Amino acid sequence: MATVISVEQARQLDQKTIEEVGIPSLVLMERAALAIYDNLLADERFNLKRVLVLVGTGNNGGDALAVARLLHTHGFAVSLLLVGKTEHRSPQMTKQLEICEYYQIPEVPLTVDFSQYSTIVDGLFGSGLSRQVAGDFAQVIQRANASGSSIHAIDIPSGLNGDSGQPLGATIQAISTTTVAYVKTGMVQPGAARFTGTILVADIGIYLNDRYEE
Ligand SMILES: NC(=O)C1=CN([C@@H]2O[C@H](COP(=O)(O)OP(=O)(O)OC[C@H]3O[C@@H](n4cnc5c(N)ncnc54)[C@H](O)[C@@H]3O)[C@@H](O)[C@H]2O)[C@@H](O)CC1
Ligand SMILES: [K+]
Repeated sequence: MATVISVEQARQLDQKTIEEVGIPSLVLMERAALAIYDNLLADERFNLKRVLVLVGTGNNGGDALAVARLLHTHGFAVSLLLVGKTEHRSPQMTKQLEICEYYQIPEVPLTVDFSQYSTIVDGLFGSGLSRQVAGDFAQVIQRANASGSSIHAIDIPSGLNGDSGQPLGATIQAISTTTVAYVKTGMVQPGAARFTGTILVADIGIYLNDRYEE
């Protein structure tokens, strides 16, 4: 059985890998994005004709922007929907957004018609979800779920409590989730599969015991 960790362990492992081991945050993000990109291409349930990428303010949003850039540079039609306040953006998310701006990846407003997209990539929240989902975030999640598009979640479906497996308000219903490093406890609780869909684990160089183990 796959190793399962708590959200706090995930945060600590990210921090340890960056600060003690010394792998830069943007390198981890690039590895996560490459794994997500490969998973999207490998699953025929995802039609990548028109892709909408939902981008939050944290590093989950940074992963999403890196995925958007990989799709764009490989010829797929990608649009970005940025949700949340500019002043909340993390440094890595800001850097990834600058790269997307270099490539002129289009941004769309909150009012966009979601049903025109064949695939939606969810990068609103991952292990940083800290409270009930409300406002624009809740509205975007509800509209994504209702769009009929196939949704792929990054790390944890946005809105799902990664420890309890309970929705914290509006929660993304993905057909698959690429989770970073290890599966989070909540994702394998009864009822969580409705939100996670198929779970794929991305090895990005973050290890519990300083070694890769299944
Ligand atoms: N470089 C790194 O540190 C790595 C980060 N990773 C990714 O980064 C994620 C964690 O990133 P973060 O710690 O930045 O956290 P998140 O990106 O999950 O979210 C944090 C942001 O969301 C806000 N927020 C939390 N709950 C909210 C709510 N209910 N309503 C509105 N805003 C809310 C916070 O204030 C913060 O701005 C992981 O899930 C993973 O996807 C991975 O790429 C691994 C490496
Ligand atoms: K997510």
